[in-house]
Amino acid sequence: MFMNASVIPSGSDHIPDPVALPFANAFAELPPAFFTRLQPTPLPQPYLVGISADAAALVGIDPATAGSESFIDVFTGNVIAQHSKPLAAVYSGHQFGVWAGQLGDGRAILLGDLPARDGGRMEIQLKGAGQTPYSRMGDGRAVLRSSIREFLCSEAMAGLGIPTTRALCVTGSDQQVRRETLETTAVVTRMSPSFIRFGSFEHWYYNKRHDELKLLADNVIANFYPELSGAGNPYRALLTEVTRRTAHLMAHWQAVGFMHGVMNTDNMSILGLTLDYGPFGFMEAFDARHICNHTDQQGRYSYQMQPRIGQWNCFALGQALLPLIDSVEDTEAALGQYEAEFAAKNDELLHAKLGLATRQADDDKLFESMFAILQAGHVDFTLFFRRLSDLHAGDDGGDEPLRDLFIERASFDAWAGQYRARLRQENSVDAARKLAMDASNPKYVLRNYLAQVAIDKAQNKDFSEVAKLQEILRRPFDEQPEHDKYADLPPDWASHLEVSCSS
Ligand SMILES: Nc1ncnc2c1ncn2[C@@H]1O[C@H](COP(=O)(O)OP(=O)(O)OP(=O)(O)O)[C@@H](O)[C@H]1O
Ligand SMILES: [Mg+2]
Repeated sequence: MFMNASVIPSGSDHIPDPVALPFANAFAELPPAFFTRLQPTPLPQPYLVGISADAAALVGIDPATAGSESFIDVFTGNVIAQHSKPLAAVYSGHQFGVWAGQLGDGRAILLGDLPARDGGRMEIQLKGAGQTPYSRMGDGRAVLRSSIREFLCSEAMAGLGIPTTRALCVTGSDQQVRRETLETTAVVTRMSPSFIRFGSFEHWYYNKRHDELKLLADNVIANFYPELSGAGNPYRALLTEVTRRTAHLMAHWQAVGFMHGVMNTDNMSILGLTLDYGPFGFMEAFDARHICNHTDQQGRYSYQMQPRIGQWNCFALGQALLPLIDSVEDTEAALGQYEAEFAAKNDELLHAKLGLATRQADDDKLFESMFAILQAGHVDFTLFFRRLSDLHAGDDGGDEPLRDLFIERASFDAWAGQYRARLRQENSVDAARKLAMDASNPKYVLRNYLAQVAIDKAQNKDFSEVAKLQEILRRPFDEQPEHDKYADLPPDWASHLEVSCSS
């Protein structure tokens, strides 16, 4: 099934054989204490499960080379590219609110970074590429199930316009590992300008190694926030910017009903990207207390908690940066803007979701009463917002499919009345407002059951559903009428699906 390792003509648009890719490694400019150089453990007889042409384009890789033996070898870690010197990084973190001590890349291996289309660089990291000194009790592997979920959701989030790490491809193997049951293994080839986490900073802070802490902060500022290097206190500026990005990321998650599931500080990106797709989920029947991670019995990472936990995590980062910022007041000031930044972004996104271009005094009340009827009726989050754009402002037309989502019609009618009255203050034309709203409210999200169907097929070596979902989810705001059923309510069997940390 493999094509010959194809050599695409070199030039600005094409990169030759993956073995010759111009890997460098900005992270490895840090001293050896930050990482361990090592080789990935080869994945036995790997096969390509999925590839993202969009992600490939970010680093100028021609997806036509994707089926080649050379591509699979390099991007599963079975062959080390000429210029790549792989490594695993150390980090620590707070897990479920408790200091967990040293963690680190226990199954992720960084191949290096490549020049990116946007003029920056993209790190290429293999998740599930074998044991490292940071594996603790783990086997260093990832299973096909969780790897497909990470692959699909990374690319789906990019389609939604939400900051995220990317996934170039996922490769599988018949090799088995034990989780709750025996499962086959896989590697997700991830891409991000950096995989540095809040926990990377906490690591040096809690080990009282402030020299290393400073080196890490300087590396991050130089490589990813060069505009902050001239600030009076660049570390305070860094905390300010990361806090702002994190607050905005939380608002984006809330706006599409995305639940991360494991918001430990070791899963918080220093670039404000969504990082580590484990037991995530998209809100279906609305319940603000919904917990997507079956392992999270206390609901620390429930939907309604995410903005507060994002803030808690920024405080953990602030604590770690305190020796560099060298002022409690400055640290508090940097962190202090979290709530206002979250509120402003949340407000902006909610207005867009409801097709409101202006701000009115009672808008918060309208949002509150909307979430109250969604909660009371456990209404499907994605369908509600998508259908909302059909409502006419002037009469009671266009609300049938939307109204059908509610068992309690009277409460919907009461709210729809308020919403229509509010729309009439806008002077917007129904058709134009619908277009704008449909660009904010996705028709398609990665519902758990959709991922599960693709996984079940892939476990039988049929990867067509992975490709199909990926194709639909890269354009989640487009109607795509031929795929209407992918926007439907989940089937009854899906109510039994549970997603845990096991991956
Ligand atoms: N199968 C495994 N083998 C070795 N280490 C593991 C394994 N699963 C998880 N770990 C390690 O446990 C810690 C917490 O795991 P967590 O699930 O947050 O991360 P992850 O999903 O492995 O990776 P990432 O955060 O890079 O996406 C990390 O140090 C991780 O490397
Ligand atoms: Mg993690």
